[in-house]
Amino acid sequence: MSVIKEPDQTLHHVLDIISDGVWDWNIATGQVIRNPGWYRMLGYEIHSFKQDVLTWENLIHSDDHDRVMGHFEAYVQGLIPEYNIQYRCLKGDGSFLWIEDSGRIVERSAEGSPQRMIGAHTNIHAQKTLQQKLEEQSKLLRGEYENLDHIIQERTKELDQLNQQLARKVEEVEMLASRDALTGIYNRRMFESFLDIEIKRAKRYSQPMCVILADIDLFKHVNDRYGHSSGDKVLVEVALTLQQHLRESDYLARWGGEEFAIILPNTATKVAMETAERLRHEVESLVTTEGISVTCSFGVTQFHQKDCGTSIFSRMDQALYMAKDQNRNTVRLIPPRPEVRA
Ligand SMILES: Nc1nc2c(ncn2[C@@H]2O[C@H](COP(=O)(O)OP(=O)(O)OP(=O)(O)O)[C@@H](O)[C@H]2O)c(=O)[nH]1
Repeated sequence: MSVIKEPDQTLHHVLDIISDGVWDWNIATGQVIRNPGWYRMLGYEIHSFKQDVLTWENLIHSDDHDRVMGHFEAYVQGLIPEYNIQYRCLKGDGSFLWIEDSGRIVERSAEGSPQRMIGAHTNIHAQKTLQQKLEEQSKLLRGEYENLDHIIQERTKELDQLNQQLARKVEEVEMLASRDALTGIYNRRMFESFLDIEIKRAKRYSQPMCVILADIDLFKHVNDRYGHSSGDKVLVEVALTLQQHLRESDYLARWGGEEFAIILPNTATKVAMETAERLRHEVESLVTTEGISVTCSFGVTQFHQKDCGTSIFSRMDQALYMAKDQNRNTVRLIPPRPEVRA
């Protein structure tokens, strides 16, 4: 460690022209010498303060005071290797100036206790206020970002809910568009599109397929005798009975009025006839909640490789006509004719 003796004249001149503050503390006497730059930097008249440590301590901002003292004492007691700290100092105009204070012990007694310490006060106000401004701005931006994030989350939640509502509406519309309003089973439009799909599938895989047309017998009498709304209930219960006695893979639709059309995919004539007979029996056995009984006539036909929707439907219709013609409540079959053209 270098030991500074009496500074020569050159050093005095240098200290005079340095713009920031330089201090020299003689611990033994308690005297602190500060250069003119120190007074200029803080806006005080040169050498207007008492040359002691208290002068400096009294200028430290109260919020920084304890931190600075702690650091200073730790250095003097040899607990930390360097004295270097930033804090605010009271200026002559009452405002505070950010400075950086660095110092070093330059002289010790024979026992090792500090005798002299020198240091410099550097004006860092501009960079410190800029740094604070940037921190404030980034805090603001972070706040705005969090706010934006919150808004996005809220909007996403709303959008999800709207999407769910929309999906439910689409489902409802699809349901309305594909189902018969009275009975809830498929409507004629859906039957036609299913028939189209199943015809293609039957052709593609050379699978058998049958269709059935069912018509409630003398339904006009039901309406006439019990009224139209009771007739409606009969239609609902007959539709339910038919649905309950079909496979999951079969299609049941209300063809119109008191007529029901059925597609039995991957089904040959024998099983289709048995199915129609079973359905006929189930309808015949049904006693509706209003105590009404009805019967049904059934026309059955099997798909032929050259069939189209019209040709197969026409045979199914003819088969039903035959059933009606033969005293109703019966099942009739028209087998596919090879000469039928698609
Ligand atoms: N309640 C009710 N009746 C309907 C509905 N659609 C059609 N009908 C009635 O069904 C009856 C069908 O009568 P018809 O075509 O003469 O046939 P039917 O009396 O069943 O005689 P067959 O078919 O020859 O056995 C008519 O009275 C229609 O008004 C409906 O949605 N509700």
